[in-house]
Amino acid sequence: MAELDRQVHVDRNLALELVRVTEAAGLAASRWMGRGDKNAADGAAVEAMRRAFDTVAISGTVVIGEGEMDEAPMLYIGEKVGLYAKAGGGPEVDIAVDPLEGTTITAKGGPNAMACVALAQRGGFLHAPDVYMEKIAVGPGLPDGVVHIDASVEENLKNLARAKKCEITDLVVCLLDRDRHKDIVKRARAAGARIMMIPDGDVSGVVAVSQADTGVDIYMGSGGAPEGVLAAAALRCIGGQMQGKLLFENDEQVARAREMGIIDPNRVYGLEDMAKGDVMFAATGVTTGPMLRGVRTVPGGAITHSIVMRSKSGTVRYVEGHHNFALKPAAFQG
Ligand SMILES: O=P(O)(O)OC[C@H]1O[C@](O)(COP(=O)(O)O)[C@@H](O)[C@@H]1O
Repeated sequence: MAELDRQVHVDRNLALELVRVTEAAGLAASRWMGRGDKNAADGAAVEAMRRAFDTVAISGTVVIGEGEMDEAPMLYIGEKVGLYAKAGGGPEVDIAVDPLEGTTITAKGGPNAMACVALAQRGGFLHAPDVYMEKIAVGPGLPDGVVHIDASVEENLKNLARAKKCEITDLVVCLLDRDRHKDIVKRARAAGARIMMIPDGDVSGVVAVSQADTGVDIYMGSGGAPEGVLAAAALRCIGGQMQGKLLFENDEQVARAREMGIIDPNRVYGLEDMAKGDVMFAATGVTTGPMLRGVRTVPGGAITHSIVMRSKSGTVRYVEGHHNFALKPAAFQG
């Protein structure tokens, strides 16, 4: 019993530690908001997140990160992070990061950019290669399999409307505003649905299906596969259904994925295939969106707005951080 209590305590602390990590990245990225330099914004977020991880009481391995070791100096796939990474000890966990989800949005001062992190027990995350993933997601409380990634747009909308006891004209489909989605948009509109296009940031696009006040009923279309895993981790915590299918553009990508353990390139991944076991997800808003407020600068500091959630307990916490730069070490000011 004492051991269980101790573990529960450690886990709770870990959830808040994750917020510290996303806050650091969010604060750093926000300094670059609207400056037209997406690489600088991303670099600042990566560096701050990497530094923040050094003080988190885990022995973590990055499995969704900034790229391969030779292409990313920090938070590369396979990098060991956390207080115990070198010394050993501490909970052994896998980490998925997107220090700045929405680099272009941040550079343009647009809405809905955030810093995100997810954590799972070892082996909990799909090791997704950096390719596109076809995604479909709906919110909680619907019959299992109400939509399917291999079904047509029309069929999915019809089944979803029936399950929600509404008309297709009541449904809102969220997707990334991309030419490759023209067909989905045309067919969904012809079926009667309304479309909400987002410029970037499909992690929050997917998560929107599980948040009643966003008005989004279904997410469709392709985006980054790593972002798919992060979105799956979030949905595992707040509920909802999601499927993903990796989209390979050439044989080289298929071969690379095979090296990462992906044998069947046509496999349909469910939520549990992408993020299984006990999972935690945290994000801090960089610019304001439906889920999170962006970083607000105040005299001598800044205010951050974050979300942290855990699949095991289903608890969702919103955290407002008031940061005093006079007292906070420079490294964490962003
Ligand atoms: O812009 P593309 O090539 O359609 O890629 C879509 C992906 O880019 C994003 O919109 C944002 O990515 P960045 O943070 O790298 O700008 C993701 O949310 C999404 O998965």
